[in-house]
Amino acid sequence: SVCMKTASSSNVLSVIVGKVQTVLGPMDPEQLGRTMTHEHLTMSFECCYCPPAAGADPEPENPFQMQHMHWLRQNPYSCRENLYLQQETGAVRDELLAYRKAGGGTIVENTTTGIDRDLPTLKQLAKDTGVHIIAGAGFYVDATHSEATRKMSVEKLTDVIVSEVLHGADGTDIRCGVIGEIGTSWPITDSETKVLRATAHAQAQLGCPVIIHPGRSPAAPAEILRILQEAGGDISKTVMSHLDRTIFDEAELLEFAKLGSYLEYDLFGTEMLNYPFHLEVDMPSDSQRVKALAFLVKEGFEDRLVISHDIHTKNRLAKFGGHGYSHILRNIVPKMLTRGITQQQVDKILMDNPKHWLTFK
Ligand SMILES: CC(=O)NCCS(=O)(=O)O
Repeated sequence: SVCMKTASSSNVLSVIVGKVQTVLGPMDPEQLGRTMTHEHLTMSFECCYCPPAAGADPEPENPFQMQHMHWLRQNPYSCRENLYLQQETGAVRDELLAYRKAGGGTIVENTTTGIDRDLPTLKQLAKDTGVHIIAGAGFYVDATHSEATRKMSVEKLTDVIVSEVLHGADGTDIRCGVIGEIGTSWPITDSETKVLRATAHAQAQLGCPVIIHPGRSPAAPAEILRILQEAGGDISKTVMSHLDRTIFDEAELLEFAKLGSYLEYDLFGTEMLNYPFHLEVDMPSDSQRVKALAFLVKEGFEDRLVISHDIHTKNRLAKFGGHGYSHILRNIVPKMLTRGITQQQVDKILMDNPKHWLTFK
């Protein structure tokens, strides 16, 4: 039966080489269109609940009201009800239809094991809306690893990830088209190191895209790439997420960019004075994100940039007064064009780079 699985695995793999893999099956990369490389459509972020600061107003209850909007924007992780994106599939469906109308084609859905991936819902959303959805394989940060995950060897973890891509995940036949977001903390834990090595081994077998959630230190992204590279991963097919809250110094950013991964600015739409996961970090504004993109374009990295919103809480949905999945297409692209980024470069960032990253080698 091992032989049969190996034979069927190589058949499946031969079908996806040169293609992208959506929740509805393999697809010609030319069909992707404008792509958000880091979003969530259904997930729970309960793992990252932060109690409100002493003396703060109490958490709002759902249904949220207009008067709660500012509180939620400033304290999104201090309201449990705000962390259950999986309760809002109807609103997400409406948003995906609006995303298509705004010119969007594809969404890479980064929910992995640990934050309640729901592949049947993703498949239904893709069918209902016509948006291409690519699902993520693998594991989120250590705090969400189960005892069973922690006990797995690198080989076992590799098998699990490979199977999620080739055969389907969570007991379904719905296949993931990317590994990640693979979660890491800072410092990187032992269990996360094993998952990173397994990610690299799986990528070496599959020729597939990888996307990483780094811990909150400017040193984290390079350390992650070192682990992946040592284990045989393909850095040129790897996205480093959340750079907007991770590397601020321009010289450090250039040093990191030279390592050759894709560089992702993916918190567009996030406004927050005090970032509770790392109070030393000043969360940038969208204007500062655009400035960072313009800087990297000027420095010659336009082929390596990808962008997204990483929606993972309810308050960021249009239903709750948030910016929604179309914010980049409707508001950020026009701003980019006024800040020295050409239409051709915008098209690279939104279409060509995601296409090259997502295509199986
Ligand atoms: C879902 C997820 O991991 N989002 C990233 C949030 S963070 O504050 O940038 O780490």
